[in-house]
This record gives sequence, structure tokens and C-alpha cells, in this order.
Amino acid sequence: MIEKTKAPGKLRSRAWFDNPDNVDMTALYLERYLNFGLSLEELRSGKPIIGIAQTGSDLSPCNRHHLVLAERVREGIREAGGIPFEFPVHPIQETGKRPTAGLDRNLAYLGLVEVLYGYPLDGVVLTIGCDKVTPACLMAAATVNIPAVALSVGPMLNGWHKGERTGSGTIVWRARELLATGEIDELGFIKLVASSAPSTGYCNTMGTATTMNSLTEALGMSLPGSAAIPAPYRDRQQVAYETGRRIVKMVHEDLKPSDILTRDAFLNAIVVNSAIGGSTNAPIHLAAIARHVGAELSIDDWQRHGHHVPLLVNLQPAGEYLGEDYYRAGGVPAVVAELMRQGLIREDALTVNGRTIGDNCRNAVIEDERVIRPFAEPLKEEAGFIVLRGNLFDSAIMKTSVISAEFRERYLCNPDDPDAFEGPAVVFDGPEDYHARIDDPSLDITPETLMFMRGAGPIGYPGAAEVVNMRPPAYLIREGVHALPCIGDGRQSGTSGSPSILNASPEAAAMGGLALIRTGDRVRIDLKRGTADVLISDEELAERRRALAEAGGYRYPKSQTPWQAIQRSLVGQLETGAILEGAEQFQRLAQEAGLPRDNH
Ligand SMILES: CC(C)(O)[C@@H](O)C(=O)O
Repeated sequence: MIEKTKAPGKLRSRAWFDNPDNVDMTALYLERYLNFGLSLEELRSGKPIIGIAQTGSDLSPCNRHHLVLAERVREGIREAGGIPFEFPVHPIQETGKRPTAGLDRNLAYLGLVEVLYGYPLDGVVLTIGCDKVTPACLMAAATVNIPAVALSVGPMLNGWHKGERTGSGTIVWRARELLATGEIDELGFIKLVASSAPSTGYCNTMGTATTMNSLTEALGMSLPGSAAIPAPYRDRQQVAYETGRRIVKMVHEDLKPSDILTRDAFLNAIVVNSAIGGSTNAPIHLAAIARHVGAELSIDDWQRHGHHVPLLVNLQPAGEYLGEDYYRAGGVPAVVAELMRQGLIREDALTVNGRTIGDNCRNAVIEDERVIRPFAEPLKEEAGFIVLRGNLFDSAIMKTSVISAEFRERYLCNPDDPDAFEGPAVVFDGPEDYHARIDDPSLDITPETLMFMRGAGPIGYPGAAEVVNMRPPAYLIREGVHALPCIGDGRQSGTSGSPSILNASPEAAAMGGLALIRTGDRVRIDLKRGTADVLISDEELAERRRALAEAGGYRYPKSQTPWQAIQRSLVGQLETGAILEGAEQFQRLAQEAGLPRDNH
């Protein structure tokens, strides 16, 4: 347990509600918070004021259950001697927001920073869930650095169709193949997809949501064992209550995000990400969180610390099972314990309950070895990402565990070098171009083709959309070719198992190498050397670059909202978290500025 205790009467909220140096303002602050029924006694009693950053709404169905869970959080806060103040966070729904929720993470982050800094809050419960809600909340908590604990909303119950598990997202990629080949009609498509979403909660697969909620627990920012609990389970309500109780104690202990979000915590998260088969979105969000808390983390850490770690969790898309099974098998603590026995976890990393991750997880056991495999019998060896570089981009990542033997055969260019692959490129400029042309036979897509998607990055889209995973043309699916490698400057859904090369930085819109590639160029990928190159001469590449620059650069659609334009002018690349550049230099501001000035 940590020993830090904050002197009573030194709470941040006292500057609003009990400031003898400025009685005028104290009255003003008190007056309006009394108007809905809080009493003077409560607000002057020195009890911590705890924010509940509410991310649920009708617009965010993945997080909507937080509207219910917040009641139990409030009860926990009250019982531990705090006063809950619930407030809304800018909604982020991956499947609802156009052009992409990727645009909203930085906006929600900025809004939450202002709330946490500018209101009388001593600590906060971050209600996390859908993909980008989690990093947005953690980035904001790291920036303001007040005691914060994350509460996951939990995954949906397992989906079922004709006796088989249907996992969110993953079933979409399968169903769109069936639709493309005419095996199901539009209504059948909708019903099959909807079968995967049987209850409140987020994706029940190991998509980006389950990944980010699991990694939040691995980072130490949520209570041990809490990430995997399905949203409708009673245990979820119970952990909401415990989370409310715990945050009050954290305020008294002055246990802050900077105490927890250390480099060791991030390295633990990288190791866990490989073992759970986590989403390719995780490197982007962890980079963003690390930069906001000031922890050192680079894209190369993913390969160095994560690539050799085997896949233990048998969840779709890499495996068979879904969220309920993951929880019953032991969830994050069982995975961490298994990794810990191999010396892969930095056991001293502190967590929100005041104990280390080692102490929290040491005695956890795997309850079902079909779902969480023992280290000695993994689902796949070397399940982490590798980082590729070359004349196409400075960095991109690839999950090598999804490369099948068939893939290796199709693209092998030299039998003596089993890790080098070659194929011709077919290039799409955005998903509209892809949808319009994918089934056009004149494109001549063959089982040896590498499909490129560009214009999908943080500036180009804007926001970096999950559009890189593209299905092959229907005629190839009918021949049994279900996936072609996709390469792009956007993201891929965490629920896709395609062998893709993703998050390419810099993107085409920033004149990265992808802007220069043309359909018909040959591309070589060398997994051993970590390279990806278009096989044209440096002179030809330079000539293409010159011509494109002269023509005004790589073209992308105009901004449609003020935020799109603002984000485009400030955002960095996916490799470094796609944060608002400059925010890093600003991120210490809220921590070092002391309290905000009075408002009247
Ligand atoms: C399934 C979604 C919407 O694509 C996302 O949640 C992810 O897993 O990346």
C-alpha cells in the first residue's frame, strides 16, 4: 500500500467552496451548486468532490450502460465519504460517427482537460468503453494529473447465430463476403451482423474496445479483474460501486496518474497486448497517452518488447471465443499472472488500488484453458507487431501472427528467403474509390495483389479512419481467396484478422511515400529485415515526388467542420499517437499552473 496522505483541508475543491481569502467568490460558487439540493454542510464539510466523467449517451450505445452504472459509482463515492458530480463528455461512438471517430478522440480529450482543470474536482472516475473514449479519458487525466480511476462499461454478451458465436465486427467482415458472393441478401446481412450485438456494452471480440479496456487494467488505471466483466453482469455493477469507493481513498492518498502511468506500466501493456491478440489501434493510443503523461515510449518498443510474446487469449478475430468466455476464463489478471511466471511483467508497477500489478495478479489462475492458454501451449508464437520501414513510409506495423502458410506461398519471391514477399500494387484513394472499383475486373486483382489504401490518415481523412481492411473482389472470394494483404496510412478495425500493414506514417496527405506509389508498381516486404519498399529507382521516386508537389501535393477532401480544419492544422502522425502537436509541450501546463483564476 502507498503511504501518501493529503493533509485534510487541502483539497482542490476547497478553493471554490471554502476560501477565506475570497468570500465573495465562495458565495457565488456555493450558491449555484446548492440550487439542485446539495446542502451547505455537504459542500463545506471538506469531503472530496469526485467527478464522474460520463461518456454514455444515446449517441454512444457502447458506453450507454454507464448511465446505469453511474448510480452505483455514486453510491460508492457517497459511502466512502465523497460527493459525486456527474458531467458529460463529448460522445465518441466508433460505429456511429462520420467521417470517423478518430477525429473525436483529441476533441473529447481537450474538452475533458478543461472540465477537470476548471471545475471543483478532487478526483475523477473515467467511464471508459468504446475504442477512443478510453485514450481520450486517460490522456486528459494524465494532463491534469488529478487522482483518476477508469471504470470499463464492459463488453456485450456473446452473439450467437445458428449455434455459432458471432463476434462484433468480425462477423461483419465474414458477412460482407457472403453478401458479395450472393450467398445472403441485404436483410440476411443485417440480421447476421446484428446477431453479434445482443446486449448493452462494447464489442465482444478482441477489437479495439476490449483491447483498450484490457490495457487500461494492465496499465494499472482500473481495478484488477474489472476490464473483462460483461456489461450486463451483476459483477459490473459491483465493480462500479467499488470504483466509486476507491477513488475517494485515492484522493486522500494523492495517488495520481503520473504515479501509475510509468514507462514500466506501458511496457506491461505492450506485453499484454501481444498475449491477448490486441488491436493494431493500441500503439496509436498508447503513444498518445504516454506523450500526455510524459513517459518515454516509441513505436520500436512494440517490436522490442511485444513481438516475441505468444498469443494466449483465444478470442475472435485471432481465435474462437468471445467476451463472456474471456471473463469466465479469468480475464486480464489470469493473462498477467501467466506472463508474470515467465518474467515478462514489470511487477512493481503501481495500480489504482495502491498495490502493484504483481501483488494484484500473482495468484490469479486460468479458469478455462480453451480460452486463455497456458504459456507453454499458446495459440500462436510471436504474436506481437513488427515495425516495417522503407521508401513507402518511415514506419508501419504488422501483426505477423495472422500471416498464413497460404499467404507465405502466394507472395514468396525467393524460396531461400521465406520472409521476403513481393507482389503488384493496386492503389485506392480513399474508401469511396475502393467501393466503386473493387469488383471491376479491369483492375486485374489477382491472389498475388497487394491492395493499398491511402488518403486515410490523420490529415487526409481527416482523423485516420478504419478503412484499410478491404475485402478482395467477389470473383476471388468465390475462388476461395478470403483476404489479400492491405497496406495503408489509415487504421484497421481491431476485429479484423487480415494480414495488413497499417498506421503508415507519414501518410500520403503529408507527402509520405504512399503518395507516390502507382497501380502496377511491384512492392517487396521483408519481414526479417523489417522493410517495405516499392521497387522503383530513387530517381523515379524523386521525379514522382517533384511532379506531385508541382501539381499541389496529394489531394484530399476539404474540411467540412471547424474542428476538422483545426485538427488538420495541428495533428501529428499515427506513429507518434496522432495527438495535437504542441499539446505535448502544453500538457504540463495544467499540472504546473496551480489552480485556475476565479471567474468573477
Ligand atoms: C469494431 C470496430 C468498430 O471496428 C472497432 O471497435 C475496432 O475494434 O477497431
